[in-house]
Amino acid sequence: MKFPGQRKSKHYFPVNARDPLVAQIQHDNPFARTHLVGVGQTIVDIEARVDDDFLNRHSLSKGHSLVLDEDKAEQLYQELKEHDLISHEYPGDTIGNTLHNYSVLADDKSILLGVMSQDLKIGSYAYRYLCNTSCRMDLDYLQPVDGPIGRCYTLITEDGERTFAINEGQMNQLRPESVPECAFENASALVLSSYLVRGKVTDPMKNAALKAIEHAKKHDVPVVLTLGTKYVIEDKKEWWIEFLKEHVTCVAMNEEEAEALTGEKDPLIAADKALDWVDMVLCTAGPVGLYMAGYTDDALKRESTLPLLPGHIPEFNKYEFSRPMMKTDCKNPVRVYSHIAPYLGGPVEIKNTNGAGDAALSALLHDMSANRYHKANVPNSGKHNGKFLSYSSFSQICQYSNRVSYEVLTQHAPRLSRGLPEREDCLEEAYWER
Ligand SMILES: Nc1ncnc2c1ncn2[C@@H]1O[C@H](COP(=O)(O)OP(=O)(O)OP(=O)(O)O)[C@@H](O)[C@H]1O
Ligand SMILES: O=c1[nH]cnc2c1ncn2[C@@H]1O[C@H](CO)[C@@H](O)[C@H]1O
Repeated sequence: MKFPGQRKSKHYFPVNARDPLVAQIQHDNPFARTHLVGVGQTIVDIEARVDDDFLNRHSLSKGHSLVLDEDKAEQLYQELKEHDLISHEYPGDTIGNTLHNYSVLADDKSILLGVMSQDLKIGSYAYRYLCNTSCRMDLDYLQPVDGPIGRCYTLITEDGERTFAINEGQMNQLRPESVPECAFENASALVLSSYLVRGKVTDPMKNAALKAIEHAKKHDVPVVLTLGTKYVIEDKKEWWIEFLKEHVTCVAMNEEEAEALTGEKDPLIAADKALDWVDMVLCTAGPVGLYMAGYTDDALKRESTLPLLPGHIPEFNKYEFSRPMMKTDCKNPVRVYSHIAPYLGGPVEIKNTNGAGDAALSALLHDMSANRYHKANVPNSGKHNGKFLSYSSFSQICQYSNRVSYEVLTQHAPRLSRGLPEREDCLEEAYWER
């Protein structure tokens, strides 16, 4: 496990073989390991630049992710091919992207639960998916299926907006019995997306996701949910609120999804409202940067030394140097919020915003894993004087998440093609310099 803040000494991960005391512990007890587990829909993103007319002709609503009937999907594909509009093909799926990025950042294991074509032809979409996925991602538990994986036509219009049209193939055929309990032992988190429950009633995927939640709860693994697009939420807002209350520790969303869920346009107020249902919130807001919200115990809260920010909650970032805890683990829970503007003000040239939100979430998950890893290996450390959800503070996680999103914005693919520079300047120092 690489530590999230390893790039400079202040947050250098203290589980280090060079320290003789740690080396001795390591000799007696080999390091306990952890990993991230996710339930995904194996999909390849097929990216094309189209005009509004194209979207209208195929009855697609802009910004939405829509599942098409097989014949309609085929028609759309033929038109893209005929006019030579396809520019890139990448492995996709919001969960696949998150697990891949996690494995690249942490240089450590993630487990993908999903489907894979059993008769794999070289050059097929399934083949492309496997070839371009981190070798740290454990694909051994994938359920073989007879047929293709999903394809996600990622249609980019001139205004930069992206619309997803899905040919689902076999992506929703994961069965609950293909979700093994052993994948959850020592896992640092289970990550799911709201897309998993929008298949046909006969699809087994929803029950597979519920099975994963059942295993996660049994093994005390936090459940993290990322909210697809706003349309998936709008359709059944009350259902999602109950789902969050019952199952979810941390919700990740962008400001549109946050509004669909809470009715609040302001991401800070929306994040605050979501804290009525979950313990921790990551809310990305495009060019405005991102927000985090959560709980910490009153006795463990830490004041920020950064400028206090105005907002609908005045000086909302006052305790952003605190570390997140589950509400039930706090004697006197206090709500904590943090915000960060885009790293370096955003890239000079944005190549593609697709996957920027997934990237932010993978950084948060990396920090949560680092905490579990550290706690398992150095349980008496002062870092664990409370039952924290992450290794770093709200403020530090915001910076890290934004830094990782920035990396995705500067490249074409939705997944990180490489890790962050090893010897990067301290984020706090580098943040506003270009
Ligand atoms: N136009 C932009 N300028 C600067 N930074 C941006 C811009 N768009 C996105 N970002 C950065 O990327 C992060 C995530 O972006 P965004 O809110 O667009 O995610 P998203 O809509 O969930 O993306 P996706 O669903 O494609 O993964 C933001 O918090 C911000 O740091
Ligand atoms: O229905 C879906 N299920 C799973 N992933 C999806 C779906 N629609 C779009 N994306 C994925 O979202 C990523 C960007 O966040 C894209 O890479 C795309 O593959």
